[in-house]
Formats: sequence, C-alpha cells, structure tokens
Amino acid sequence: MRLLSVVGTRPEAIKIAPIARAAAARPAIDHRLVATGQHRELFDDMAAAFGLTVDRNLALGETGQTIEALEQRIAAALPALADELRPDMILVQGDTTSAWGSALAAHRLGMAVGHVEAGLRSHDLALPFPEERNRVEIDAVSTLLFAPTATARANLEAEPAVTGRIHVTGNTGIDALLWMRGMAAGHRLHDGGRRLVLVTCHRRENIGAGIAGICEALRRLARRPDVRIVLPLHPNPSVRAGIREALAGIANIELLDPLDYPTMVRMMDGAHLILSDSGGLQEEAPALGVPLLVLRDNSERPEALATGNIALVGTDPDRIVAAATRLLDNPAAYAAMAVPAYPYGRGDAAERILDAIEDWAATFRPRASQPASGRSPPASQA
Ligand SMILES: CC(=O)N[C@@H]1[C@@H](OP(=O)(O)OP(=O)(O)OC[C@H]2O[C@@H](n3ccc(=O)[nH]c3=O)[C@H](O)[C@@H]2O)O[C@H](CO)[C@@H](O)[C@@H]1O
Repeated sequence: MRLLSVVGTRPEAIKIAPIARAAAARPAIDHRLVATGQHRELFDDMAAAFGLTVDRNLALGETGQTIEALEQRIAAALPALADELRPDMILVQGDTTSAWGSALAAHRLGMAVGHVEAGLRSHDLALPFPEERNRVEIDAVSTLLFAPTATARANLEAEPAVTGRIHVTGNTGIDALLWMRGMAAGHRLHDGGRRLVLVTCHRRENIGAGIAGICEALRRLARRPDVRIVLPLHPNPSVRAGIREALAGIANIELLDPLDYPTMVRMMDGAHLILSDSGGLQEEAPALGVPLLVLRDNSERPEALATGNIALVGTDPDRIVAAATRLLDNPAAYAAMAVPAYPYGRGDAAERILDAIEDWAATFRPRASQPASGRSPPASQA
C-alpha cells in the first residue's frame, strides 16, 4: 500500500506527524511525505520537532502569493509526482490551500483521496475563509473521510456530494499533543508569579478590524499587574504588522517569534488562560484543561463548546475583556472551564486512520497501480 501525504503548513505537519510515525511501524504501508512549501520555516521547524523525514519538498510557496496561484502550482506539480511515486492514495489533512489543491489535483488524476480531519463545518463559507470552502470541496472528492468526531460524521452524512466512506477516528492533533507533552514532561514554565495569558491570532478574516479589536483588548488586560500576556506571532506579514504596530513596547505584553512545537506545548500547558483564533488550539486546550476564549464569531468545534472548555468571544474589545476578566477574577467560573476533556480523542487517531486505510487497501483498491495520468476516476467507495 503506497500512501502519499501532501502537506504544506505548520498545523498540517503537526497533525500528519503521528500518521507518519505510526505508518513507519507498519510493514504493509509504504508512506511518503511531500511538503508543498506553503509555510517554509514553520513547516521545517515542525518536521524537525517530530523527527519527520520529508521525502520531497516541492518548494512551491512564495511570499505574498495568492492562494489561487499556489493551488495552480500544486495542480501543475502533482501529475509528475504521482507518476513517479505511484501512490495508491493521496492523504491530505485539514483545510489549507495545500490540502485543497492536492485533493482536487489528485481527484482530477483519478486518484483515491483520504481526508484527515473531514467533516468540520462552521456552516458559513465566509468564516473562516477560505478554509470552510476548502473543507467542503475536499470532502466531496474524498474516498476515505476521517472524521474526528460523531458531529463531523453527521455533517458529512448531511451532504449529498460526499460519497466516500466515513470513519470516526479522533483528531491526530491530540496524538501529537500527548506525544509531545510526554517528551516535554517536567519542564514547567516559571512566570514570576503572574498568570500566563497565551494569545495566538492569524485568521485571514481577522486581519484589519478584528486584529485591531483584539489588540485593544490585550492593551486593557495588560494593565493588570497579575497577568503576563505572551503572543507568539504568526509569520504572515499582514498579521505581524498590525499586531506589532498596536502592541510593541507595551508593558506586560511579550511579542515572540513563532514557537517550535515543544515550546508551544509547554506554554499551553503552563498557561492560565488562552485567547486564540486558531483551530488547533481549540482542540488542544480542552485536553490540557486550559480555558480558551475563541477570537472568532463561530467555530467548527462544537464539541469543545459543549464540554465548556472553550467559549466564543469574537473580536470586540469589550466582550473579550469582560470574558477574560471573569475568568481571571471568578475562581468558580474558571474552574468550570478548566476540567480536562477529550472530545477529539485520547491519542489513537493515527492508528485508527491507518487501520481504515489498510482495510480499504485490502477491499477496494483499484487493480495494480498504473501511471496516475492514465487512470479513470475512482468509483464511489461508500
Ligand atoms: C479554520 C481552522 O481552524 N483551520 C485549522 C488550520 O490551522 P490552525 O488554525 O490550527 O493553525 P495554527 O494556529 O497556525 O496552528 C496551530 C498549531 O500550531 C501550534 N503552534 C502555534 C503557534 C506557535 O507559535 N507554535 C506552534 O507550535 C499549535 O499548538 C497548534 O498545534 O489548519 C489546520 C491544518 O489543515 C486545520 O487542522 C485546522 O482546522
């Protein structure tokens, strides 16, 4: 069974790493990892943290390029790659342009697509953009859909365009988190007695007014002497510029370069409170028992909203400050959000995904691999 994972960004590296590790221990699976180059340094840092071997780096990412340009470059690169490596299945993760471009290109070549983290839906194509559109379109062309939760499965079952086989597996991000936390055990952070408020912010739709609102809220929260606000910046220049302009030099706020994953896990684990518009952090924070306020107006993670570990606050400064102040000053409110929960699994998602892929390979795989360019589209495997 030749399995080719094509990934491009920091979160994809984190979430594919457990699959690469588990595949290496399965003699029946020949797993190759290809990086599109969408995130350059970030991806390399993550690959190093997990000891990932990248078999090919397509180096297609260019500073400032549009998502359409990247998608076209991926579409142009994939046929030669597929002809050379002859995978039985292309595996993509999540909702990035790399995942979307690779899945669509593979589908056009008649190849089987496996989607890790299928079925997440905010039910608003504009929020987050372009991720929600990417999810819908990747799921429509996928042969195997690895839904992290029963809710994600139900989302997929409600969409007539989805014809692949659905498996509920948990999220490989939790596999990565528990793996890395095990390696980082014993390294608690010292924060000088102040409570650590960890912030990340990079969603495209928050650039501009959203980031301005978030920064205003952080300026106000930083007046409290009992908190230390730490914000590792995303490398996206439009995100960095807005935040640096608003927050550079403010006492109690530390703007950092992106953290490598082991350091990030220690930061999250040691944080009192997290404010974030990241998808991955909404999954990680519940498993660590750290309350997270979501800097968005919606979420495709209803499970963590239901367990009470995360809450939506959007980007309005008054609303963010009120919610954060409540958690900082009201121990009962804090305790209610700080109970660890595992709605995204307990760290065995990668093994479940590979079990399903091996089953598929034994049952449905098309006859002997032909050059990808000569294949006909796979029939529905539902
Ligand atoms: C709309 C949406 O929700 N889309 C998501 C999006 O990703 P995201 O929003 O989760 O992306 P980020 O926030 O960049 O990454 C998060 C990871 O990075 C770690 N981290 C963070 C800062 C740092 O300084 N050092 C680090 O190590 C952090 O702990 C976490 O593991 O794409 C994914 C891939 O397809 C999807 O899964 C996913 O739905």
